[in-house]
Parts: sequence; structure tokens; C-alpha cells
Amino acid sequence: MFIQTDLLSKRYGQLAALSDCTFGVPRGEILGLLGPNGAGKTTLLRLLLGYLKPTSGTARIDGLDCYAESVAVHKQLAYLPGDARLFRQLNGRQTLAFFAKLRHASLERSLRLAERLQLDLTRRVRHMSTGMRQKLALAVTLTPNVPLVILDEPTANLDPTVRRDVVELIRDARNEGKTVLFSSHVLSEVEDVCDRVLVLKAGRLVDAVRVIDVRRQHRIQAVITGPLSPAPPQLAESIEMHAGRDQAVSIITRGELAPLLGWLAEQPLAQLQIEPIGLRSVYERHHPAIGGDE
Ligand SMILES: Nc1ncnc2c1ncn2[C@@H]1O[C@H](COP(=O)(O)OP(=O)(O)OP(=O)(O)O)[C@@H](O)[C@H]1O
Repeated sequence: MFIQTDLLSKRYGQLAALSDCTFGVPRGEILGLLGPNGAGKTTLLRLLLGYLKPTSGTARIDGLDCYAESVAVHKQLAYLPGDARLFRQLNGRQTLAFFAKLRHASLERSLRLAERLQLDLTRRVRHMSTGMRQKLALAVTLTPNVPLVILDEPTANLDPTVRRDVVELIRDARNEGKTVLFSSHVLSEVEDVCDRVLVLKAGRLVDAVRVIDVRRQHRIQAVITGPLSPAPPQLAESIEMHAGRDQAVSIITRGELAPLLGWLAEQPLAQLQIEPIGLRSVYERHHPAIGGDE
């Protein structure tokens, strides 16, 4: 595993910001971190960055201890903090040039990224909007030729069009073989770009799902006009069926849809509705919605 944590924990006095967190990330994976405010996402990222000393447990990147060998770890990664600070008096191009030099990275690559993000590089940072600064910080972060990119809420403050561009850039990073770890509150973009998602709740890792598996899951709502014949045994293992009122049946499937549809076609159905379950359902298992959008 490129990243490996083992019972990683961080306490602040009585508060357990992160508890017994164990997971691995293979090279080239895009991993999303989900959880509401205060769930421990930033704490986890800062432990991986070696900015915080674990209270117990370990975190390793490429076999290196994230805290004890943080200098060597940092050579392998680029990090976008949630509150990225840039020099306010520099303009966009000067900012890119400064950081490219600092990280021995290619300014041409920075400029290409800036163009993708439609940044006006002549403007001084202090005259940029929050979203523009965020884009500039992203271009800075994605420039160095490093195997790991860690992004703390990279699309916060960005409008939907720019979010899409950012998601594209994250995909590009993966296509270049990079490993990407990012936290977000936007379920749709996490589902869109991640290979796997970790869900945190009050400092605990409560779920780890592969997006491909989530995509395979569907909820089927049917209204029947007579009794259902038993599902074939190989199908029965991958479905969960609940009878509702008024002949309503709800089926959740974790497997392929086609065999289920074959069986359903022979059932006495009056109505049928199929919808993908999506990451939202997985997330809401742990964090029930309290209204509002992402
Ligand atoms: N330096 C600190 N001292 C005391 N408590 C802290 C400190 N840093 C974080 N915490 C607490 O640890 C918990 C986890 O915080 P963390 O910033 O990791 O959450 P998060 O999931 O990143 O939240 P957000 O989505 O708001 O960024 C919170 O309860 C927070 O108040």
C-alpha cells in the first residue's frame, strides 16, 4: 500500500478528533474523504502530512513514517490546505513562478493548469475573488511532479463550472499515475471522480466503499398484483426485499441488474421504478439528512 494507517488516533484532551483509523490506499487510487464538519477529515490529512503527532497508531506513506520522517514524506506530495494562503502582493504569474521554483517544478505546467482554470494571471492575489485564489492555489498544488496529491476541500468556494474543471484536473492527475486524497462535502463530485470513499463520523472511520460497487446498487420499487415466485438462489444472495403496504415491494440489489430484471419480468407487476442508490444513500446511512443541499 502506498498509504497505510494503523489504528491512527489523535486526541485533544478529552476530545477524540480521530480514533483507531486503519486503512490503506494503493498507488494510483483517488480516495475521497467524506464526513460532516468536525468528523476528523482535516485531522486525518494533517496526520498524514506529519503536521500533527499521532496520540497513538501510525501513518505511513511509501513506507515512511508520516511524523518521524515528514521531510522525506513531503518530497513525495503536494498539499492544498483548506485555507490556502498566498502572497497577496504577487500577481498570479509571479505566484506560480515562485512556487514552481520552490518545488523545482515546471512553470510551463503551472501556466497550462492556470489556462485550464481560466485564471487571469496578471491580477494581484489581493484583488482576486476567493474562488480565483482557490483556483490559483490549485494550480500551484497540481504543478509539482510528485506521486501524491492531498487536497482539503479543493472545490469549496467554486462555482459549478469551475468545480467540473477541478474534477477534470483530478482525473488527469490520476491518469498521470498520481494518487489523490481529497476531502469534500460535495457527494456528487466525490462519486464522480473517486475510486473509493471513506466515511468519517465523530473521528471514526464508519464506512469504506468502492464507488464502482455503489454504482452497481439499485433500489427497485414495484407494485405487485399477485404473489411473487421465489427468486433464483444465486439472485437471492444479492438482493434485500421488503414488503410495503398496498402490494408495494422494495428491492435493493448489490449485484448485476440484468438477472434481477429477468426474474422481475416474469412477476405479476403493475408498476416498476428503478433508481441507482448512489453515494448519498451510503452517506445518509451514517449521517441522516437534516435538510438542505450538500
Ligand atoms: N487544535 C485543536 N484543538 C482542539 N480541538 C481540535 C483541534 N483541531 C481540531 N479539533 C477538533 O477535532 C475535531 C475534528 O476536526 P477536523 O478539523 O479534523 O474536522 P473536519 O472533518 O475536517 O471538519 P470540517 O469539514 O469542518 O473541516 C473537531 O471536533 C475539532 O473541533
